[in-house]
Amino acid sequence: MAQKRVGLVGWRGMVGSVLMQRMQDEGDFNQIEPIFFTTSQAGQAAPNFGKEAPALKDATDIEELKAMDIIITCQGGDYTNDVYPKLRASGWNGYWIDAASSLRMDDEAIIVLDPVNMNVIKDGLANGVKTFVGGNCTVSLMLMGLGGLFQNDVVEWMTSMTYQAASGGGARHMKELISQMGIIHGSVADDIASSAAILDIDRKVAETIRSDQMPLDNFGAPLAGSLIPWIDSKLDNGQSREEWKAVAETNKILGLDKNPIPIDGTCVRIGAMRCHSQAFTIKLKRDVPMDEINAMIAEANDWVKVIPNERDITAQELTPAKVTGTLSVPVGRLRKMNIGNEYLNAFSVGDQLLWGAAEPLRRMLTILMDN
Ligand SMILES: NC(=O)C1=CN([C@@H]2O[C@H](COP(=O)(O)OP(=O)(O)OC[C@H]3O[C@@H](n4cnc5c(N)ncnc54)[C@H](OP(=O)(O)O)[C@@H]3O)[C@@H](O)[C@H]2O)C=CC1
Ligand SMILES: N[C@@H](CC(=O)OP(=O)(O)O)C(=O)O
Repeated sequence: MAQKRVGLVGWRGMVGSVLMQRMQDEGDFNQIEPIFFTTSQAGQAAPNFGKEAPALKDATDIEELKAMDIIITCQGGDYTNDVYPKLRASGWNGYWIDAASSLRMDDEAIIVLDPVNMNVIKDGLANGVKTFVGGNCTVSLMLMGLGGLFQNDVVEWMTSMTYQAASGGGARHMKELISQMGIIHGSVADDIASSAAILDIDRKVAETIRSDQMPLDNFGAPLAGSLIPWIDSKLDNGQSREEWKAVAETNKILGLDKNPIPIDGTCVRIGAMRCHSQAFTIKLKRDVPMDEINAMIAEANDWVKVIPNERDITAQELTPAKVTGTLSVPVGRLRKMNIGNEYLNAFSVGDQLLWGAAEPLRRMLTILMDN
């Protein structure tokens, strides 16, 4: 049988590069006929991820895109908004798999996170759904960590306070964070070497952070040595869009749109590279014993890992430093809060470029291969 023609758009961007790496690692290119598209380099040689492919095609050429059975794009929302309606209007009925948020809340689209919502995906496929979108990174990582609590229907409401990495803004943001760190260190390197008084060092650091030496083009404010308690645009109710996604996308992924679970919180950018962390307050529907909670969380999927609520193992295992570049989603700091036995505290960490972006898309492609 002929292999499916899969159009790859956005493959050289940050999310796309992680996706290509994962597809190579898992041998996915053996299952498909890859055709690479570009918005800026049409005609140049295609990359070779272990499989020959024709020269790069123009990612805005509807006729070329129409020849694909499946298109997977990590190019971004502007591209999706421009090309997707034209492509569907042209009569194309192939599968569209997208990393961008543009189509997530459309009725015709399913947000994919198969370890959590395989039933929703399977129902959608059976009903002819052709558009599949990866979820917001904090939402996907939260559900990979706490999915067992939702599966067991013990969550009444939840708040999530996030600690989001620079990579959520893109490659330039990651570079800016590192530059800021370097400038701060450079401003006091000699003082540290000469064992200067700490308050003198601290004063110089604060002056540097506030100075115009700091590159701010991408974040608009210092991140190194600081934080930014706002991500994405403002909504009328005072939430940031990132905060709104938690309730909107979680309930859509779980298929709970008619009876949504209330979720809210504050999304904060911190100086981690590519792992998003989150602190949760979870109001349980009943006083579930801790051993049952641990089991619900641990048994939900192959990637979640319960970390005992002990200081040393938490500092080793429940950190961006440990988790970055892996598919592991540790969940720890699990304890009943002293405000009541129905209030659960939890903390999770996950790589926002893997389960937060590329991996759900890659897995959706493999589901289509097996379909
Ligand atoms: N960053 C994130 O954490 C997440 C992002 N997303 C979605 O994915 C989209 C893409 O994000 P991201 O991967 O960060 O975007 P990037 O900016 O890294 O890449 C987007 C595109 O920029 C073009 N480009 C121009 N110059 C370069 C260069 N020097 N190196 C690589 N690519 C270049 C490429 O397109 P071309 O080859 O056509 O020139 C590339 O596909 C986002 O807009 C968002 O919708 C989703 C989840 C998380
Ligand atoms: N907004 C996320 C990254 C992202 O791209 O999210 P979304 O896929 O929902 O646009 C962050 O900044 O950390």
